[in-house]
Amino acid sequence: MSDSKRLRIAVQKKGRLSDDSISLLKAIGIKLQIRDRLLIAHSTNQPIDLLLVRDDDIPGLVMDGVVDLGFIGQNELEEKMLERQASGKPADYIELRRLDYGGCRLSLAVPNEMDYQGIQSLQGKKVATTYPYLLERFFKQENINASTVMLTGSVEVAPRAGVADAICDLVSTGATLEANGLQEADEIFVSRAVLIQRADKLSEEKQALISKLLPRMDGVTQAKESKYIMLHAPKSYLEQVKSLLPGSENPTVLPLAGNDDIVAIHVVSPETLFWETMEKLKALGCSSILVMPIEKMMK
Ligand SMILES: Nc1ncnc2c1ncn2[C@@H]1O[C@H](COP(=O)(O)OP(=O)(O)OP(=O)(O)O)[C@@H](O)[C@H]1O
Ligand SMILES: O=P(O)(O)OC[C@H]1O[C@H](OP(=O)(O)OP(=O)(O)O)[C@H](O)[C@@H]1O
Ligand SMILES: [Mg+2]
Repeated sequence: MSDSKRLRIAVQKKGRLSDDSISLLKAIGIKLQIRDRLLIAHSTNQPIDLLLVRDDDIPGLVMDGVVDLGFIGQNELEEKMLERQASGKPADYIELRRLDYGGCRLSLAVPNEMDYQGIQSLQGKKVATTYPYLLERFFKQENINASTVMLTGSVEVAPRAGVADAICDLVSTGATLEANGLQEADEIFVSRAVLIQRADKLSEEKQALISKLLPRMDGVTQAKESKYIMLHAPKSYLEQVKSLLPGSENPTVLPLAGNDDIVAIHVVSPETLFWETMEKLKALGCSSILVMPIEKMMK
């Protein structure tokens, strides 16, 4: 990391955010060769270096200006911000983009056999968590006098092990809670992955590179959410067909060789076409309905 002219981006080395973050960087045209045991990966076609670290370290690296950008879950970011504010360390950053992955929630959960009657049931109880600052902020807002037990892993087993009465941990499908005989009691923070930038001014070159990469990132996200739809439709039902297709105010309508009654319709839809809509189109006499993914998009 000797060349400070290169943009430094921190990414989780191994975990829930790694693959999506690295795929996004590759999708916006950054060529990377990531080798398993190395902490640093240099891009071969852009002045960019990746720092592959534990996600816990990413907020601090950005807030201390060690890296320029970081991909991080809002849960971890907010927790570290509160922790750093409490100890008087710099805690500023700029949020550049909210991303479409890493969606989860930080929730309180209690053993199935506990008679949970709302948050008051936790009065005077012990709660195990990896996020003590977020949890304590929540308890303060709710006027709950409970103690937090900090655990960096295996939080779900704390009640069974007699370490705590309840837990506060990340939930997505709820399968982990279920497997541990716990029920979700209250949601305290909703999170997804974000891209953040250090708060102090960057060089013009670095800022220009970021300004070039962000629209590409938006293009990738939009393309992921959009579909290219093609179908054959009876000319007489054109209006009804258009009203069924999401985002098709101005579709491309093309004649079909040798058939005056049918046209081909092409449309970029901001959402996928559901089976129900395809069945309605079919019922109107449409055929050859194709729904295709879009790789890149620039409006
Ligand atoms: N079940 C989930 N579904 C979706 N996103 C999740 C889920 N669990 C966690 N996340 C998000 O991914 C982030 C990283 O989760 P992961 O479990 O990989 O972290 P970790 O065990 O702390 O990894 P590290 O070794 O880097 O510290 C979380 O902080 C959260 O933002
Ligand atoms: O509600 P669920 O879909 O079950 O997801 C929740 C689990 O996912 C995360 O852990 P992960 O699986 O990433 O493993 P880790 O505990 O080793 O970080 C999180 O810490 C929960 O334990
Ligand atoms: Mg971590």
